[in-house]
Amino acid sequence: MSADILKTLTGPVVLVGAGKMGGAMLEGWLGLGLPAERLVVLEPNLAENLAARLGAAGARANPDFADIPAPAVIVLAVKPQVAPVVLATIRSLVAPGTLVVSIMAGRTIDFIQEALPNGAAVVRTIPNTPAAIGQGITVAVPNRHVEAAGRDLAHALLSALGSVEWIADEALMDAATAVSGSGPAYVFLLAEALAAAGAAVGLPADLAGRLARATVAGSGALMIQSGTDAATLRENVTSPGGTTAAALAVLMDPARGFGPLLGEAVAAATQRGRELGH
Ligand SMILES: NC(=O)C1=CN([C@@H]2O[C@H](COP(=O)(O)OP(=O)(O)OC[C@H]3O[C@@H](n4cnc5c(N)ncnc54)[C@H](O)[C@@H]3O)[C@@H](O)[C@H]2O)C=CC1
Ligand SMILES: O=C(O)[C@@H]1CCC=N1
Repeated sequence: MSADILKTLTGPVVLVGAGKMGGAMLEGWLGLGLPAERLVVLEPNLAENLAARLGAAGARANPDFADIPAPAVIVLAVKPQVAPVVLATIRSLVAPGTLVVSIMAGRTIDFIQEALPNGAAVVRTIPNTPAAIGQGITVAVPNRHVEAAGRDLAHALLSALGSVEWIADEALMDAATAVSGSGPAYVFLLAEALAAAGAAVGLPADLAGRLARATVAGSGALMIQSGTDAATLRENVTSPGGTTAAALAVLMDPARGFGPLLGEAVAAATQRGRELGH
């Protein structure tokens, strides 16, 4: 699907919330060729450097609503907890034909569309933080008012963050959030825990930190570049009776290894996503 659609928009792209994820989207869109004059950012705590960057590019930050023409898209990148207030505020901006894209964890399509004019086209998504370097993955689900053109537009905007997976069943969103939305935190925790474990067996802490960081980063890059499945890559490291096998006997313990522990963690995240939806 082509990003050219971003260069031919008739209305603005309004980004509501330019924090970690919203900021990453902005950079990605400008990189994909979205004309900056099509960009409107609504952000009460706009960082000085971002304000300067937007100003230099020709984008508008926090204009009066009366000065915003009918948006092609409104992207909601605020915390789920402020959704009720934010939706009430931006409701008047939603014109016929405006597509609303949400990246809020947990907030359901029903919740969002109830706060918007009847018939609003809504795409609910969940990205992840590797989006900041264009290597994220976003899961997206449309409501029944989203037509092919709206889906193409959402796809082009989300492609700035990395790859996009469309699903038809919104019930899968909380589980997807628990796997790919929150998942980078699990991987970073792995790097932290590996560094601490290295220090515990006698490595200087700074060296252990560098070894752990490079190991997690290199393994991720190998997985992407080789295209080989994770189980085969793991087996490639594991000599029979060797050091890795000794570690994996602990990590793959069916009762207290990674599998059951991560299972519990992902179930907890899925449940929290459900709670955030209400
Ligand atoms: N950080 C992550 O890994 C992921 C976050 N998300 C979702 O992305 C959304 C944003 O998360 P982050 O970027 O991490 O949070 P953040 O706190 O960095 O950004 C939220 C931004 O919203 C702004 N904001 C607050 N009230 C506002 C209002 N009334 N109007 C406009 N802007 C307002 C805040 O000033 C802040 O800059 C959340 O809903 C979260 O569930 C989804 C996937 C991954
Ligand atoms: O922790 C959260 O709620 C958000 C959603 C996925 C990643 N961060």
